[in-house]
Amino acid sequence: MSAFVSLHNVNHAYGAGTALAVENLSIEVGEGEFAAVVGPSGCGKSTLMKLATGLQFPQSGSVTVAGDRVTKPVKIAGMAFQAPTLLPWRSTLENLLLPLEIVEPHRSEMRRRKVEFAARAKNLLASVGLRDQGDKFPWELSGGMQQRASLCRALIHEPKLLMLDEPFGALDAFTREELWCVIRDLQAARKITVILVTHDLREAVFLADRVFVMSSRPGRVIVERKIELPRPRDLEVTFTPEFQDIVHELRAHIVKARQ
Ligand SMILES: Nc1ncnc2c1ncn2[C@@H]1O[C@H](COP(=O)(O)OP(=O)(O)OP(=O)(O)O)[C@@H](O)[C@H]1O
Repeated sequence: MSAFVSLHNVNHAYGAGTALAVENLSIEVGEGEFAAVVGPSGCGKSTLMKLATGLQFPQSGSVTVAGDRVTKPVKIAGMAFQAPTLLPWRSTLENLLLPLEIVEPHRSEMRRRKVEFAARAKNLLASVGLRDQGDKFPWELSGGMQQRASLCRALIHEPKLLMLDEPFGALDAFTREELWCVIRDLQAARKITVILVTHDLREAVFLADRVFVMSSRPGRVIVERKIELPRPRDLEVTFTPEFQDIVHELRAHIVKARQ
């Protein structure tokens, strides 16, 4: 599998003279692969996401996405975070359309293609179980529904790369597991490359093809674990000894990394 996202020997600090957030960080994620990144708190997981999407630039080392060196925000990436960050004065549908109103080339096509874009947004909402919810305001939706809408917003410009930074962290366990299945199905249907940052090792093992474990700050990848559980995976797999063994193995790596 050729590398779609590649960070090579990356060093990054947030300010001159401040301690490195990541040091000698190298990671390669293949096209269509589902990667999960886990590690101790503050180890640089979000920094990795910012570097891969061109929101931060490293002091040294290289970052490439889809064969291009990253020198500006990466347009083929969609992002979703722990907080859904939907604008309360816009309907859910209007929130989904927001990236298209801002980012070129969609921005200049917005007027001409508005009907098509709105249909795309409605299809996306339907695909995550929010059919006919587009006219509601975010505050009329539950936390889980808002997070589904935020996922749709990340996908509205049909990105080739989806970056998820703790997207389910604020949800209860049942809603979170429901959303794992939503993500699993979206990725299978669209074959996009996904990088998921999470503290939840079960989430990482359930969803990912490979899990990367980072060291404590300054972060670098210390373990790469291929997850060979057959797909499609359903939630039953999380109760199998094979699944739980992998979770325990990863937990042991993180305990060691924290020491
Ligand atoms: N904007 C910033 N300015 C200065 N330092 C920062 C900034 N963002 C992150 N850092 C520092 O860089 C290090 C890595 O932060 P980062 O957010 O990438 O870690 P993380 O692994 O995502 O953390 P967590 O698991 O707690 O969410 C941390 O020690 C943090 O304090």
